[in-house]
Amino acid sequence: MTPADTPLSCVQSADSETDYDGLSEQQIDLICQSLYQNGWVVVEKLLSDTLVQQLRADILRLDNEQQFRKAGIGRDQAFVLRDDIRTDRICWLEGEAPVQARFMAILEQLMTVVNRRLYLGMNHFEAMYAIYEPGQFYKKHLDSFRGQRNRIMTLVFYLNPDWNSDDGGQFLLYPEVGEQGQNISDALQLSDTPVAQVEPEAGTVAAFLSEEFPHEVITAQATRYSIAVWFRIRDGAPV
Ligand SMILES: O=C(O)CCC(=O)C(=O)O
Ligand SMILES: [Fe+2]
Repeated sequence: MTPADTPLSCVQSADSETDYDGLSEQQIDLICQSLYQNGWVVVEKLLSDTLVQQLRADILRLDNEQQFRKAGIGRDQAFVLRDDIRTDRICWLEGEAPVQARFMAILEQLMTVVNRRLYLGMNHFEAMYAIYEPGQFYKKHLDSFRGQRNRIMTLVFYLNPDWNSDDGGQFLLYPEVGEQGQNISDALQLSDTPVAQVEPEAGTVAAFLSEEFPHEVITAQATRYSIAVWFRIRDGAPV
């Protein structure tokens, strides 16, 4: 897999049907093709306005109910708060609200097809709401370390209607690390020129191979809402 020859060459726009939640064959095709060729894809207007509005209402409700906690890095015992690396707050989706269940059905559909076409062996996903207040960021990082094969593909869905470029909070995707990804600090210092800069506009999704693409969220100047999803291989499952 090689990085895109031209920056943004795999940014796509796929008009979604307004009142049907599922993805069309055409939308799925273009996602699979770009992932296969480049390892990443950005699609605008993937989710319908209605679904985005309902997900946004759900994130606001959960925040109101104080269900969010400060994000850290690492899992379980290795979890640490690192204000120098990320400062957002997060809440995992459990699928308990009807809109979450509908969103998860789309993820299931996407995971199944991407798996079938790209032979990635993914069998499980986790999804997390994130809120970045003005001044908050997530520095350049990889979502999965090489060889661990726990997070295979990352998808980030944005929930911010009329996002302005002055609002900051852009998502930057850096070139694939390839073999150098064996060493994480080398990998993060590699190229400083992003292959994509994405406005976190409602309906847009960015997807990429978790082990391969360093990325970051630059400091937001307005409150920024998103959902990060990881397609995974469950521990112990055959690859
Ligand atoms: O919100 C984004 O644009 C990316 C978030 C991210 O990189 C993460 O949660 O790991
Ligand atoms: Fe990330």
